[in-house]
Amino acid sequence: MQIVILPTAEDVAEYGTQLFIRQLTEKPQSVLGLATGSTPLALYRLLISACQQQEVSFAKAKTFNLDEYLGLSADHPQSYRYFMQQHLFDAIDILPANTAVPDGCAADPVAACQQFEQQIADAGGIDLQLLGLGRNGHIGFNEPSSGLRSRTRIKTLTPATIADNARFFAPGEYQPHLSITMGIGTILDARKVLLLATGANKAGAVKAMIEGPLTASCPASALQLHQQAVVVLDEAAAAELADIEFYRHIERENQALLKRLSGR
Ligand SMILES: N[C@@H]1[C@@H](O)[C@H](O)[C@@H](COP(=O)(O)O)O[C@@H]1O
Repeated sequence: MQIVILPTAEDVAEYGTQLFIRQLTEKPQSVLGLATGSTPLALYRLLISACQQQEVSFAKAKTFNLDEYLGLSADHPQSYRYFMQQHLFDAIDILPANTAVPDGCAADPVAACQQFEQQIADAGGIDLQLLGLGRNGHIGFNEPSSGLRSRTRIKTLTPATIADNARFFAPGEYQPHLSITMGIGTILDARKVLLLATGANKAGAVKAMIEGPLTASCPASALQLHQQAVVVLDEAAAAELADIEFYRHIERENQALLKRLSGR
């Protein structure tokens, strides 16, 4: 796990944006795994402006989103499909047919989960998967106790996650308690994983993910098994890490090595 600690949330978004731009420059037909929530919003804004300035193109890319609320249709303002259209897809040059978000209104949601896995496989697998982090350590909607090798399936949300996401729903509005989410195994199959976490309210989950044991109680700790996982944190999210100075030291060494290798 590469741990990058940066001063602010803006720096985190900028760092993530550069990784996406590099990925798409090296492989324009990349398969990208995308996330919702407030954390990736700044990154999406930067990608939109990079696309508008023709620094990057999504014309050949394909995307797969992590998750969707079960029972919300694509045109529901709280659905993750709606979120993605509003905050990214409608403003970049991606082909609508190349964007996949699990179908929250599928007639047969169990079959839809299997089809989603098949679609990812048919696309050649995910090259770069973006993740946020729930306060309880969830990734996608893989709540604590999720199987560490799970695949795309229906998951029940914890009361804590429902409460955290209630801010997006109007008072009294129906808020789903079920979701369709890529599994932890699906996420671990991505060739590269980029997890962003910002703000003091993520510090406990960040500590459990990086320094806690590998455990289904903290689904994000499964990233300890990944060969190319990059975790990018702002100072507030990194604040509870016991070995923070060591992680800063490794990253300085990484950067120095990269400079030497590139002959700069
Ligand atoms: N399913 C999403 C996750 O993919 C996201 O990472 C998490 C954190 O959201 P935020 O970035 O708003 O803190 O929220 C939701 O539960």
